[in-house]
Amino acid sequence: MAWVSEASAHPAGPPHHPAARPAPPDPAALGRLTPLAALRALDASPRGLDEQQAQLRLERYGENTVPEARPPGRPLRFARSLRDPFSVVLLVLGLVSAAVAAWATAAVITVLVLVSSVLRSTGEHRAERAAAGLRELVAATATVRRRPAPGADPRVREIPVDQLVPGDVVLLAPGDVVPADVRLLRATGLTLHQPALTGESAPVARAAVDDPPPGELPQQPQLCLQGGSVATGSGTGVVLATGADTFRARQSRAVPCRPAAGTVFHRALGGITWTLIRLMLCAAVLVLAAHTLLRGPALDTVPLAVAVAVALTPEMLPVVVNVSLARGAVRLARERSVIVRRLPALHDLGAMRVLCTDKTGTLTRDRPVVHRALDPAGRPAPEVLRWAAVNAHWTLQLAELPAPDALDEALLRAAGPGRETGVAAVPFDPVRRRATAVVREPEHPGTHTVVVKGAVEDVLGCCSHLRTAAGEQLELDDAHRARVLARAGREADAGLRLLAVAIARRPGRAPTTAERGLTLLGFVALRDDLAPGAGEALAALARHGVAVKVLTGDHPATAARACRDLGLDPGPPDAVVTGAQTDALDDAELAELARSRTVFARCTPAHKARVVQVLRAAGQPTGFLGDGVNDLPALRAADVGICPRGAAEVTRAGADVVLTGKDLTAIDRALSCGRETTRNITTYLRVVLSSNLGNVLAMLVAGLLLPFLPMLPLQVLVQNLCFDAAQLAFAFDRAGPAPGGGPAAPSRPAGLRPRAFTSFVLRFGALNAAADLATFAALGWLLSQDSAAGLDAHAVFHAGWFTENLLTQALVIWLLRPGSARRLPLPVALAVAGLTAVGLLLPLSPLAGALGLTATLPGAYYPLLGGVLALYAGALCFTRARYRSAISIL
Ligand SMILES: Nc1ncnc2c1ncn2[C@@H]1O[C@H](COP(=O)(O)OP(=O)(O)OP(=O)(O)O)[C@@H](O)[C@H]1O
Repeated sequence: MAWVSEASAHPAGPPHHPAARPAPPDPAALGRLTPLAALRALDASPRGLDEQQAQLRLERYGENTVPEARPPGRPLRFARSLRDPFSVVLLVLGLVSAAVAAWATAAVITVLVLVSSVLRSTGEHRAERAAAGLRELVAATATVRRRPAPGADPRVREIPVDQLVPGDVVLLAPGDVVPADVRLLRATGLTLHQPALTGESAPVARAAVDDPPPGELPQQPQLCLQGGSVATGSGTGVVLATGADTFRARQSRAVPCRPAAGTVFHRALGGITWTLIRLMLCAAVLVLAAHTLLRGPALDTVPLAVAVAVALTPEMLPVVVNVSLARGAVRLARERSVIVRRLPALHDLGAMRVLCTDKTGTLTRDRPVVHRALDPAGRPAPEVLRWAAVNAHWTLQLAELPAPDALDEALLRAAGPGRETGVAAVPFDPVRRRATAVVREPEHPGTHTVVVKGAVEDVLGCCSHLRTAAGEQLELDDAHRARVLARAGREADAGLRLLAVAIARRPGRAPTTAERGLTLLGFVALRDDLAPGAGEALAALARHGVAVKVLTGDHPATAARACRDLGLDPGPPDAVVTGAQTDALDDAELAELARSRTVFARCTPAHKARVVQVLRAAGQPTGFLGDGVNDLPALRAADVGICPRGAAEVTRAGADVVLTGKDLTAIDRALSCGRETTRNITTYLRVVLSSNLGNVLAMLVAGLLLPFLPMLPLQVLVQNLCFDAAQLAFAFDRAGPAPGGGPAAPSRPAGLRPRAFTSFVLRFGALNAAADLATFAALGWLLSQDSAAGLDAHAVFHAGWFTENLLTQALVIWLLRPGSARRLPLPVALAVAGLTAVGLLLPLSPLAGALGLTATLPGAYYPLLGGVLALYAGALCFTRARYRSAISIL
């Protein structure tokens, strides 16, 4: 009985209504059937479904949407933001205040937590929507075989992945993400990466076996499960299950991705968060201890200690981080054709110190053109090209690859397939670095011919003889080998890509793909132009302090020549490191070598990933830029994985950043945007922390000198609320050109660095405390004058300090942000004006009484305050000028 049939595809209710959705096919049971039985059960055919059938099934089973974890709704997001370390600490402080009946303090803390959580969850929701929108721009497709009408011939075409239905026949090729759960009908040399399904990082072999062994579904060799990706080879299979019915959806496993806590961004943010939490708890204990020592234990110091701790908390940090990253990503997509698929990658991009890149398809166009064909002695030999084309044609046909790779395409353009008939093939893969076809030649009945083409060293390793131009067959001794390699080196020195071609005629009916005892025929040399903008992009990266390393599977001399042509110095010929050389080194030795060398050639995917890993482990934030399937492991190993437009689908799916523009210079612009975003976040942190630390220091000193609380807890918290609102402006800040016409974004890698922060915050915090203490002195002097008689000294002191605090905060926002202090962007100008207005007017407003402030400050206070502020502004400008470089790279 067919498990899927169009007769039953018209249930009584509306076809797409969930209640009418029939029981989905069970991939576990279907997958164990033979190919024929599976096709029959699915009412499908190897010729593919017709379009009408496919449409009915789409209505019946719904879209094949990738079952990623549904984004949480607003209430859940809100609840999660309460779990943020800052919110937890604030809530605990609120409880402490409530326990000592400091209700006003507890209420303000609750408002603070609620406001920051609402802002954070809304910001996250928007950021998630922006990121989802960006991901859709790089949506994936699948290659299917379908018939336009029931009797028509099948056609192979690309369809959006979400349109795939059970029974569809899909073609899989290197670089494809497996789009649904598929039962193989045929496969050639097929291996899959499926770490999310089995946890194994090495590719696993797949074949269209009739009688599968028992075992878990991900281990079954005849199944390609959704979420895997094709490493090598090709296959054709029938879709067993789509969307929510796939194995992965049933298991609710997430897509493989870098663990969030492991990225540069999360490490830095985590470090800063915990440093700050320690700092605020210490400050609270210090205030409590100082006041208890001076005045004996008193419950009313608890709210003050709590308020001090709250004041030190940058509770808007998650809000500023989310909004800055989301805005940066949207701007990059709109203005620069760069899609950021994982928002924190924007920070990691700005922090990147080393960019590893592959060569072919990234620095070069990967549109090779056959330049010439040579025999082993370097004489023209058109026959070599013909055999290379035979190999390309039959590997393509027999392995059922949906499209030839660029080298095969170039060979097929340059020479026709010939009169041979193919019988078996092993397609190219980047570890073996060769492709093999077995053909029958009409003029040699009773034999079959093995034709191998690939990287020179690898093909030579399979050869025992070479053929001269005169058709002579010579044994390949060491001297010949050395001469052949030297000839290949000379061709590669000219920047040409090389394929060696070898054949062997074997008697007997049964074909074998064994690559031994071959005869080397010669080489095909291909020219591959440099990618547009690649030279400029590399120069810009160097200017911005990013070291570039080229990791390629190609010949060392071809790679070195391409680098020279791009203006990147590869060093002397022996400075190019080969993958095989890296095998002999331990991680520390390789890290040392990787630091000083620029080009790594003849790298397998695993070699590329290892170089990236050791650089990261040595403390260098490392990016990887690559376009091919062989780049995927390195892309995943890097802090930030980048791919150019035209990259293989699986590479796009695994990349954090996709360059959709036509040239590579977009990477430099993305880098600048990443640095600018990081700078906004760090500006927020340093402004908040330096002024808050200054306030706390001043409060400690004043607490020791004054017989009353220098500022009431409620006043501290209200001030904090005003600061928070103003500091949100940093999420919307754009620095613009630096004074003197410098670049808007930092010219060196910019990251969140806890150490640099500490020194900055201490320096500017001390300045802020000095301004506060000068204000205390002024207030103390004014209150000691006769004219101040009758004034409420406490309220005057509190109001004077309240005003000064908000005004110094406005000054810090104005003067400590990077970029010109003369031209403020609107959000920053509004924040500065708002703080100034609240600082001057709140003590005069009806709210003043409720906050314990007074409207009647001595008239002489304002000129004195003006003097303090002028001195403070001067000191800020002076210190900022001295530490300009520290400011720009923080
Ligand atoms: N289709 C193919 N058939 C046979 N040999 C190939 C084929 N494609 C590439 N090769 C050989 O294998 C070598 C390595 O190829 P691989 O795809 O790993 O790297 P690449 O494309 O040269 O460089 P990059 O790593 O920069 O993308 C090539 O230099 C070439 O000699």
